[in-house]
Amino acid sequence: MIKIENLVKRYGELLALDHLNLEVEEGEIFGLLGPNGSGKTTAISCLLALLKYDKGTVEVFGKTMAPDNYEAKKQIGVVLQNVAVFDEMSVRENIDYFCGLYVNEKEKRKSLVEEAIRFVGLEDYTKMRPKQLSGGLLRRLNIACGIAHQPKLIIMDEPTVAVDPQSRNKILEGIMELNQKGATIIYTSHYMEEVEQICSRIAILDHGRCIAQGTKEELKSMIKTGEKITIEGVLLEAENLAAIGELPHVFDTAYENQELTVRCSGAKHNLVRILNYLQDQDVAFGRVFSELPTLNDVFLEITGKELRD
Ligand SMILES: Nc1ncnc2c1ncn2[C@@H]1O[C@H](COP(=O)(O)OP(=O)(O)OP(=O)(O)O)[C@@H](O)[C@H]1O
Repeated sequence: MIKIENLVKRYGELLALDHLNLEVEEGEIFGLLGPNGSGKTTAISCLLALLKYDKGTVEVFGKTMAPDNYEAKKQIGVVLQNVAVFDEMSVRENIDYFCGLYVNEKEKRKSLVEEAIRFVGLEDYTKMRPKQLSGGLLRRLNIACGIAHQPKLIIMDEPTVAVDPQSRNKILEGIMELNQKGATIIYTSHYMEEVEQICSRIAILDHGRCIAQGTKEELKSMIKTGEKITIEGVLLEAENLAAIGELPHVFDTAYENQELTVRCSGAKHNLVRILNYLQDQDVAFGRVFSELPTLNDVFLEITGKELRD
C-alpha cells in the first residue's frame, strides 16, 4: 500500500531523513517508533507530499505520491500532532466540516459524523467549543475530524502525547477498532509500550534512518538480550559485580543506587544462578524482577542509547 525508497530530506545542513526505506502492507497497524527528533514527522510529511524531499520515491496505493494526487488524498485520513480544529465551531460542527471535505451527501455525512462522535466517546460534548474541552478530549476531537470520512489509510502522528490515561486507552482501542474494520494504519510514537500493544509491524527510526523493521517478535529476536534481571536493594563490592559478569550467559551488568541490572542471553536458570551466587556470598537483596526484552532493549543494543527521554 505504501512504498518509501531511499528517501532523503535535508533541512539546510541537517539530514532529517537518511535514505529511509519503508513498506506498509494493506491491513497493518504499522508503527514508526523513534525518539524525539528521529524523523517520524518528517517521514509522514513527505509521505503525504506536504513536504518536498531531496531524493527518493514515495508510492501510495501503487502510484507516486504528489501534492495534487487527490485520488489518493481522498482515501487518507490524517491526524497530525498539532490539534487543527476551528475554535468558533462546536465539536459536532468541526467533525461535520472535516467530513464534508470528502463526503457531499448530507444523510451519509450525518451518519458518519455520529459514528465518529461515538467512536471517540465525545457524545456528551457535541455542543461544546474546542476551548471548553480538556487536552485529552481535544485530541479525541482531532482524531474524529481526521477519520470521520472512513478512509482506507489512516496516518496518526503521536496522537497520545500529553493525553490522560483514560483518553489514551480510548484512542488506542479506537485505533484497533478502525483497523479491524479494514483501515490500514500508520502510527508514530516514541512510547514503545503503545507501539508494542497495537502495532503488527514496527520500524525503529534513529537519526532519520530505519535501524530495524519487523514484528515485535522479529525485532526482539535480533538482539542478544533474552532476559533482563533486576535486583533491588543489594549492596555489592566490585569483585561481586565482576563475578556476576562472569556467570554463564551474562553479557552485561550495571549497578547503580543499590540496584543491579543483568542482561543475559535467553537460557534457563539465569535468575537462579545469580541468586545462588548472592546467597553463597551472604549478600542480602530486596525485590527481584526478571523481564523479557522490550523494544527499548532493541533500541539500546542497536544504538547504544535508551529510547526513553
Ligand atoms: N522545519 C524544520 N526546519 C529545520 N529542522 C527541522 C524542521 N522540522 C524538523 N526539523 C529537525 O529534523 C529532525 C527530525 O524532526 P522530526 O520532527 O521529523 O522528528 P520526530 O521524530 O517527529 O520528533 P518529534 O517526536 O519530536 O516530533 C529534528 O532534528 C528536527 O529538529
